[in-house]
Amino acid sequence: MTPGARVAAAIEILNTMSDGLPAEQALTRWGRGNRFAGSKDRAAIRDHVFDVLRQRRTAAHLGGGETGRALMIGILRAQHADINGLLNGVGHAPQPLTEAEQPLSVAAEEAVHWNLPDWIIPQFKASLQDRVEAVALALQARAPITLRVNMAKTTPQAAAVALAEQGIETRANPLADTALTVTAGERKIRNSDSYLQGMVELQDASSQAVVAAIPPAGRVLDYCAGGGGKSLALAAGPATETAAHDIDPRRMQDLPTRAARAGSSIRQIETDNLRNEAPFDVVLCDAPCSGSGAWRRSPEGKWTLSATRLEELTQVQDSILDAAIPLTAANGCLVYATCSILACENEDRINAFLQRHPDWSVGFQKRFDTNDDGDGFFTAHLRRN
Ligand SMILES: C[S@@+](CC[C@H](N)C(=O)[O-])C[C@H]1O[C@@H](n2cnc3c(N)ncnc32)[C@H](O)[C@@H]1O
Repeated sequence: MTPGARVAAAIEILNTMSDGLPAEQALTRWGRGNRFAGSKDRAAIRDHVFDVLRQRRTAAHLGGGETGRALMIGILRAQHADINGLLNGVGHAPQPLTEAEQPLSVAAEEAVHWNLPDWIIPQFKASLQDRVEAVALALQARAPITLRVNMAKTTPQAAAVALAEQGIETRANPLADTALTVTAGERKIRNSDSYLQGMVELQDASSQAVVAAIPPAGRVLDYCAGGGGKSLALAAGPATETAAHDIDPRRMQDLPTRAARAGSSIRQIETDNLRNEAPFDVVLCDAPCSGSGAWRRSPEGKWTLSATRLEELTQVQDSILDAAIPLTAANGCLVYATCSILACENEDRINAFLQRHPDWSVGFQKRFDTNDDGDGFFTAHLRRN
């Protein structure tokens, strides 16, 4: 038998085993039906079958299936064998590989390993450079649960002790002084006294760091407040007076309850009243974005985002920044933030803003990669020259 014919025989035997027939019986049955095969042929065929059985998961993965043919292709791939020489369709050899059976390209292997859609990989590489693998893998893990200590009511040390007494273990988080990462007891948080009495709020550490980077200010507007996570952090941190706005006010419906729990006063402003209330010392624009820095929390976003939607988002981001200009005091600070790790939503937006408005310049600017401590984020502080 040719080497290819031996592979064909192994495929046939593996197929007969798919109904649960033990290997020895399958080999014997094949031998009885193919008496022309010599002892060397039988030994080689047996080796193929047992090689597959020893590494079945690898073979199925590399061969793309559980059929005898897929398993043999997979094991030959694992062994770096000459697959095209063995599966050449000559004589009794198996037919050559189909298009679908061709190995994944290096780029496709990368996309599988990183669990990212093909189209976004160039943007990930350009935005993250040598950190792309670490971030892509971090986006596949569960997100940490992080608390923000309400400095208006307690200290991180006191909060950690109180939480531990309620069965919630935490560790300090290097991204923000206010951040405690929960290491055990996360299910107890929402019913704990610490939470119900407003000592702690749930908030990602990078979000906290974005707010902590804002210098102490008087009147602050959270222009894209959403659920108000950053409004609450502003009120407990750099702001002396906090106002919240969202183009969709329903998103802020829980904010009064959350603010009451925190003991904070946050005024909501409707879009039509913004100009009357301006100027603000700080206008925070936590803009709608791809959410790519937090895809481990909402993993669907990774698969539903399209290049067209991403382009639309960048236009919304530009228009939000432009709309914030007249709301920002002459010597005030316009703070841009996204939970995206893509340069097109971050540095590129800041550069485009500076081109449209040469009388402004950027000061503090920071990127946060998605990691064990926090979500991917970006922030930049803009001021008039
Ligand atoms: C990233 S979310 C804000 C998250 C929030 N800051 C937090 O920390 O929980 C972006 C918000 O921007 C709002 N938004 C979208 N377009 C807007 C616009 N043109 N003006 C103001 N808010 C807008 C959305 O309704 C959404 O709630």
